[in-house]
Amino acid sequence: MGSRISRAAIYDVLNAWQVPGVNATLVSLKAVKAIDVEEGTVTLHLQLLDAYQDRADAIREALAKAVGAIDGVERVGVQVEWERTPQADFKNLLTTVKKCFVIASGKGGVGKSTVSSNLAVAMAAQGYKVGLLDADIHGPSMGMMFGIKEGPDATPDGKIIPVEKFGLKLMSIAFLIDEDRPVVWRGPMLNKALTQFLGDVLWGDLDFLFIDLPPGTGDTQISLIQNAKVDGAVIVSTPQDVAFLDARKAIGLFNTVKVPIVGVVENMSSFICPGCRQETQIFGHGGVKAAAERMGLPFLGEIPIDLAIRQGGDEGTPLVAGHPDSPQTEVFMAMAARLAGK
Ligand SMILES: Nc1ncnc2c1ncn2[C@@H]1O[C@H](COP(=O)(O)OP(=O)(O)OP(=O)(O)O)[C@@H](O)[C@H]1O
Repeated sequence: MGSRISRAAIYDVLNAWQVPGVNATLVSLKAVKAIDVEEGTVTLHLQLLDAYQDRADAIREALAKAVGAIDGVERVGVQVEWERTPQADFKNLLTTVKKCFVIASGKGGVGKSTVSSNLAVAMAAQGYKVGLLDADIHGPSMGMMFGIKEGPDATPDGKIIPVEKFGLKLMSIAFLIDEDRPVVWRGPMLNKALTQFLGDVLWGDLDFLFIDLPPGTGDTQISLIQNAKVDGAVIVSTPQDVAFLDARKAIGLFNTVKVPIVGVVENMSSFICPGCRQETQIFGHGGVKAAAERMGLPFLGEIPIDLAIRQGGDEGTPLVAGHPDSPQTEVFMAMAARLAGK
């Protein structure tokens, strides 16, 4: 006989419930495979990436409580199937890359791509062989920031040759996307496409590969981090409290997947007037540094809001390449030197 328990109510709970330490719900992670309702017993069948295994008990307990509070529910079972991220071919291809760093942020628009591009140019200017991959599927911006108008060449066997500019090797997920027919990628399909894409790029010998991640802390980010065998993460945040709260989620994610945080950057830390060069602290200033120090994380530096940085990004020449004498270039050069020394 049918049960009185409302499936819609269960779904509502799952839709609202945030996975601990991650800015995502089970539904947005596509983790709910089935819901069985029999008399007063609800059994949830979940599929999760093994990166969440350390939270298995917390997830089970919290779900039992939340779903158990629904009318008519007497018992809650939670069955989890752990999914491994495929790491096959990619591992071998990255043997030509000495160190791989991801640049991450808790939310969009904090200047992650701006920091990635200038840091990568600064690193190359110091004589290292550097690659930069724009994996920000939500807003790939490398084409604009580096003034790249044409896609990369491919070898006859389908491998992709990175575009070279300002002494860097560049590749963007945007090169895969047909602008007129944007692909709506979801969960596992997206992860598979990204992994395959990553594995198909011929980077050659690199000292450093930077990956500009999509903002946030969902399973796309986890899958990329695991597949790329990342050596460290750079976290970008603006000084606003809310932005740093989001950044803390990203930091939590890297702790979970055991990737060390090699640097925290405060972007847009103050405004420098292009006319008089006077500095104004629009979003407050120094909060990210203090928080990083409290958390024992290396602080890499502060970048002010600077017109030349924005213009460089829009015009296709990152500040470090176009204004080698700017004080902000010095900041990026110092950050690069610190990262290289790690
Ligand atoms: N320090 C800065 N001074 C002036 N403009 C900046 C600075 N940092 C970023 N910007 C500008 O802010 C906008 C957003 O920056 P950017 O694209 O780097 O952010 P993002 O975090 O990568 O965003 P998303 O990941 O959502 O695409 C860009 O127009 C960029 O030029």
